[in-house]
Amino acid sequence: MIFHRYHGLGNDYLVCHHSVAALLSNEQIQRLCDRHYGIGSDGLLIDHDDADISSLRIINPDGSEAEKSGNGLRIYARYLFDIGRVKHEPFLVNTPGGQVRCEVTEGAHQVIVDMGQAKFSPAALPATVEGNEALALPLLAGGHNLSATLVSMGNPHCVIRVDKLDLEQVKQLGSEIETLAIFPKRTNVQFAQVLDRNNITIGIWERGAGYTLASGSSSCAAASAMRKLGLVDENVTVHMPGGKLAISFSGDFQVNMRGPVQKIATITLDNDCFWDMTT
Ligand SMILES: N[C@H](CCC[C@H](N)C(=O)O)C(=O)O
Repeated sequence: MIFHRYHGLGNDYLVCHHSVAALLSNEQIQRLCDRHYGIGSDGLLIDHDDADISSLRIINPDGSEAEKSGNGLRIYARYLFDIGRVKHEPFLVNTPGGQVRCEVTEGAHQVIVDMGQAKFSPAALPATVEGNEALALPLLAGGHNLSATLVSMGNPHCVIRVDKLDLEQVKQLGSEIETLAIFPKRTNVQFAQVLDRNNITIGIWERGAGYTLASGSSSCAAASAMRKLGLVDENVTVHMPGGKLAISFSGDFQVNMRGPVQKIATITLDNDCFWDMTT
């Protein structure tokens, strides 16, 4: 079985064709993502190329399925370019969280994705919170009183604004916030510090993946939350431990994301990887 390994700012994914994924149980996909017993990855991207418009499925390392992934979409766009299915023209990709428009720019190391509209209705995440918006939702986690802005990019996000980003706090509180009862499908979590009207820095705890070095949908969600709060302009650079993404807004919170993708390797998996597994 062939897997293609890419990363976007250190948020790494394995990519495979759906005919390969069909041979794997959910437990075997989790094993693939394990950094000691498998290849290691922040998730598996499954290429469904049967229709005119390519479709992408995103499986988190815990086996859960995500509606959308920003770095995953940039990686998938570059994968489609590498296998010759697209060139430099813009093209559409279907995801469970909606259809997006991708473009692999010259040199293939920068990919642009129109990530769709940021939605602030708690029901869109979903979150069991009253009202049409939750822009300063009081949350208690780890004994800390936090203020959250809920955003859907197709996948759910809980953005916590902080005066000073502390990545240790992200790692300590992320899991508790991810699994709060108000998030029936759990949530991605970002702690965001506004640096100025065109720059923010975030720490990320991903649903189903934990602490990651970068996240495209998290960048879109955090920038959208800060814009909704009136704290940033229409062009925002989102700084993360793994690097930075360029986010821009148009219309009613239509979000565009531009950032790098690198190919790491093409890997032939040995079936012995699953030898000790019962499934
Ligand atoms: N763990 C996320 C999916 C991947 C998000 C992140 N890797 C990105 O680049 O957007 C979720 O369950 O919604």
